[in-house]
Amino acid sequence: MKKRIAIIFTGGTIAMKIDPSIHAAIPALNAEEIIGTVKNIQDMAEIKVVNFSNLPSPHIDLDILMDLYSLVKAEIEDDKTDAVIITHGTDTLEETAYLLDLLLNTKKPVILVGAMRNFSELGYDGSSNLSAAICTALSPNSIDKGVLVVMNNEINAASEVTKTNTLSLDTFKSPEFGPLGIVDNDEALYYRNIIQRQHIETNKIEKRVGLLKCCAGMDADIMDYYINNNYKGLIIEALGRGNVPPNLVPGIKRALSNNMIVGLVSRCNTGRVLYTYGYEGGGKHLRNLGVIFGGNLPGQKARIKLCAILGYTQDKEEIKNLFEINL
Ligand SMILES: NC(=O)C[C@H](N)C(=O)O
Repeated sequence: MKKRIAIIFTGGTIAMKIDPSIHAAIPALNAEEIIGTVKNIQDMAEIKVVNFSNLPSPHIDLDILMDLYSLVKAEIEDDKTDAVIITHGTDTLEETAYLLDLLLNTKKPVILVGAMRNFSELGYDGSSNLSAAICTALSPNSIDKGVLVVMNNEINAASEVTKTNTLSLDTFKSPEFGPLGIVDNDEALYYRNIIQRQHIETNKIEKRVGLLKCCAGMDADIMDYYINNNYKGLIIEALGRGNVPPNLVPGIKRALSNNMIVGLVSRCNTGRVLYTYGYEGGGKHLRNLGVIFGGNLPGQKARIKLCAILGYTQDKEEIKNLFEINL
C-alpha cells in the first residue's frame, strides 16, 4: 500500500510567479499547480493536499505559526498519515521549522521545503525540491529524525539549519556540523543523527520576545523600548564569543531588574557563546548579571526557542535550564 503524505501549502517562492504589471514575484500558484510540476508523484505516494495559506514567508507571524503548528499536529495525529511536508517561503523557513521541531513530539517525518527560483524563472527549483522532500518523507530512514529541511538534495535538521545565501539554490546549510544526509537516486541517505533533541511541551508561546543585534559603539537607548513595551524576553546577538559594548550594560541591567529574560547568542556565523571574558560587557560579566547563554543558535532561532520556553514556564531556573540545555 502506498504511504500517505499530507502536503501543507503555506506560500513562498515555490508558489510564486512574476506579475508582468510590476515585474516582481508574488504568490500565484495553487497547490494543484505546484504538485503538477512534480512528475510521477501519484505513483509514489497518496497525497493529501492541505491548503493553509499563500503567504510570502515574511508575512508569517507568530500567530500564523501557531495555527500552522496546530494543523501539523492534527495531521501527524491522524493514523492514516505517514508523513507531513510543509511548503514554505525560505526567508523565515528556519524559524517555522525550528518551532515545529521544539513543539511537536512525533517520530513521523515532518519536512519543510521551498524554492529559490519562482515559477516564471528558468530552472524553477520547486519541483526538484518537492520531489526530494517526498523521497525523504517516504524513507523509513527519516523516522524519528526531528523536523527536517530538504532543499537542493540536502537533508538538514531544523535545529541546525539556517538560510546562508540570498540567491543560491544551495542556501540552506548547517554551518556548524553539516547536513544529516542527502537525497540521491530518489533515496534519503543519512550520515549522522542529532544526539540530543529538545522538546518543549507547550501549546502556547510568548510573543513578546525581541531580538537585538550588537554593533561597535552601540548604547542602551533601544533597551528602554523593550522594557517600556513589556517585553518578556530579549535575545542579544552579541559580539564574538558573547560580549557587548559597555554602554549596553546599563540597559541589560534595567531589563533584568524588570524581570525580562535576556538571552545571549553571537552575531558570528558559527561557534558557541561562552563566559570567556571578564571585562565590562564581557561574557563573564553578563553571566554574573543573570544573562542566559544560547550556544551556537543564530539570533532568530534563539528567539523562537525563548518564545516557546516562556510559553511553557515562568520559573527562572527552569527557563535557564531549558535555554541552555545541550549547549
Ligand atoms: N525563496 C523564498 O521563498 C523567498 C520569499 N521571499 C519567501 O520567503 O516567501
